[in-house]
Amino acid sequence: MSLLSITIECLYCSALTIAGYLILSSRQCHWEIASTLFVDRLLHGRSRAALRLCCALITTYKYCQARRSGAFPNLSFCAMLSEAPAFMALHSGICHTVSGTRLYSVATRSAAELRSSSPCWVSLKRGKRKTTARSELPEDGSPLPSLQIQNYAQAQGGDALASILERSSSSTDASQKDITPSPQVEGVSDVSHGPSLSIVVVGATGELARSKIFPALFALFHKGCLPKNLHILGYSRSELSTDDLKDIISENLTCRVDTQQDCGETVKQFLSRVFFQSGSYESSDGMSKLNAKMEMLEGNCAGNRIFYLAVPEDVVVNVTLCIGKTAQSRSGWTRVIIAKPFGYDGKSSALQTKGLLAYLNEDQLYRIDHRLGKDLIENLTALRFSNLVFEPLWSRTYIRNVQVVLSEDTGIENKGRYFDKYGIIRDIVQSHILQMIALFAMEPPTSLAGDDIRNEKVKVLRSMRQPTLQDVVLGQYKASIAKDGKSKVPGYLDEPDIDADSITPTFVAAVTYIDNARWDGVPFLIKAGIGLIKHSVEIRIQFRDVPGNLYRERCGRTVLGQATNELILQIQPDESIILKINNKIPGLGLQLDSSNLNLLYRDRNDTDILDSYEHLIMDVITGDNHLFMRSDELKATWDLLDPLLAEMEKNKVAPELYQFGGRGPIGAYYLGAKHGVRWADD
Ligand SMILES: NC(=O)C1=CN([C@@H]2O[C@H](COP(=O)(O)OP(=O)(O)OC[C@H]3O[C@@H](n4cnc5c(N)ncnc54)[C@H](OP(=O)(O)O)[C@@H]3O)[C@@H](O)[C@H]2O)C=CC1
Ligand SMILES: O=C1O[C@H](COP(=O)(O)O)[C@@H](O)[C@H](O)[C@H]1O
Repeated sequence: MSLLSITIECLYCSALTIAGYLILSSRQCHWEIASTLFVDRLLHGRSRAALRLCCALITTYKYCQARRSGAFPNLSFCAMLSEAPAFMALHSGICHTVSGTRLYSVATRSAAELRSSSPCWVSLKRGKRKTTARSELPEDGSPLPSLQIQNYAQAQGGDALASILERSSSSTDASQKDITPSPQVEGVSDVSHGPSLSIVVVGATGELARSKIFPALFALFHKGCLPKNLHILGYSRSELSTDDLKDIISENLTCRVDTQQDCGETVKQFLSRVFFQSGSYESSDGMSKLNAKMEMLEGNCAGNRIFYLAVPEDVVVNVTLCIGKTAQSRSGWTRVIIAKPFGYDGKSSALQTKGLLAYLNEDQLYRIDHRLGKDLIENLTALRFSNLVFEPLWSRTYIRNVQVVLSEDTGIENKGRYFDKYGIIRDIVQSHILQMIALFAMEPPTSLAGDDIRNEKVKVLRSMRQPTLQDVVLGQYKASIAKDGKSKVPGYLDEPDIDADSITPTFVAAVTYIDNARWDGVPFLIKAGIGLIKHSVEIRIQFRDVPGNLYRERCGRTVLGQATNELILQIQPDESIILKINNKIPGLGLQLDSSNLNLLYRDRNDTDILDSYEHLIMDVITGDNHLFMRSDELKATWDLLDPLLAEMEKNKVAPELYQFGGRGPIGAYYLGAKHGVRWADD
């Protein structure tokens, strides 16, 4: 080729690349794709390639035009694509660089948008490698279209695979030596099983990771809920090897899924997918290494990534920065799970949110409160909106009061430092209890889509009345005699890491109202405490008395509220729905008594119910975010609680002391009575 023709080629390519870039950027494709094409063109410049490139760009252009006009090109588009060298399979949202091993996803489209496109195969050929991409779009438009990429390079022999591995490992650090991939489980993704999923547990050495997250991941793995192409990565500052992490994990893995079964083999398979990367939470160095490791594991598959931030609150934003800058997937989605607490007050929470949203989009954020992963919480909406008998009763017309109770029979155990800073209101009320109330009291959402539900929840939170000091009773458990009547139980102030003069409440009872048309005047009672008589989490709905009840003289109980119907949604200890009804005592006479219609989950369903962490991790994988607080919801909760917390701090309100293992401060009963309510959980 003469110098002149090379120059013309270069100019031609530059023009195409710029045009390509402009077009691609309108679809948020990566600049690198365009530049790779340019380099490609230079290295392999032949007029046929130029023709193909041109064809592909025209295809892209037509595609973008069609998108802008709202009409998605169907088969004709696929047909056009298969004519081109198909440097990207745009119909599935995936862009391929033909010469590289990477796969870039723009992943911006929703399944619904693409549903009209029938499954379409695009063959990409270059030299020995041939990749086939197929998009399968769920009929119902659910958020996770599964993309299957079959890499014929693997089928055609080890050379392509080897070169991928070689390339990846040469670009990574020594610590990656503990990755010894074998096509079956480790290392390179098994591309025949769709996009890979990497779940990174940041803070992998911590209590939450060890005792909850890894066991939940194992249970999901054991049940076959996780994609075949799975990698579990631990990340933390501690200098561990992958084997060290595997030891930590296996200490806590139990075969809770089926106690009769020997889980040994599954544990082995699970651990073979585990990797570790150490690094700081403040700089991107470690995160870049982690990113390289994930890229290697993902191979040429689309790679989806979940980062579970199991680290103290004060490093969350920095970690997110590092992820945002260096470790987001470029070929799939990236989602970040943030553990409680979500701030100390409105101000700090707003700062955290601002920091998170600087690097991630709202829909990438999953603020997790594991207690919302209980099946019954999910069932709250099912119960209301799929049974004719409940929804008509769900308002001030028939409901006298609602009680939301979370009571624990344990003390603070080893969480002294955390608990003393946050206390029961921030720990339990701000997220868990307010979310339960919001789900309970919301208007019917327009659909079950996460944002439709979150839109309704936020309205409830904004309609709630801010509680004042007069509406709450604070308590703290004191040193007591244990149930055996002999041994002593330490009081809160005797626990490790607690200041001797701490006034942090371990108990709160409060009353609030939802000032909207549905709930006007209905007291919502909240009770949350530790060191109490029993372990229970429930919502109790007390109905009004039957007007002009013919049996009023014959009800066994006459005390305020005791003869009313009551619906109990019991979340712990056993998930169960109980309806209290009045019925006749068998035999002669017409005396009535209250009986329970009890739907106990474990009796009714013999299938294993997902543990709450398992449930919520699956929600993150499927992109269902309705149980995770959106930023505006979070703000609404702090707007509600900030004045009370500020008042408590300003007045240094001393909590009422109560017996460990008792029913909590007596003040809670007076508070109930003040609002015409008898606590029903005793
Ligand atoms: N434990 C639980 O059941 C629950 C915990 N949470 C929340 O999840 C988060 C993690 O919980 P948990 O695992 O119990 O916490 P840990 O105190 O065990 O911390 C987790 C990891 O973070 C790193 N770390 C600890 N202290 C610091 C620090 N000051 N600065 C930077 N890194 C630190 C450590 O890893 P390394 O030094 O190796 O980097 C540690 O292993 C917390 O925010 C907690 O409130 C929420 C719900 C339940
Ligand atoms: O969210 C929290 O959960 C832990 C433990 O919950 P459990 O469901 O395992 O009992 C609780 O101790 C902690 O205070 C709270 O923040």
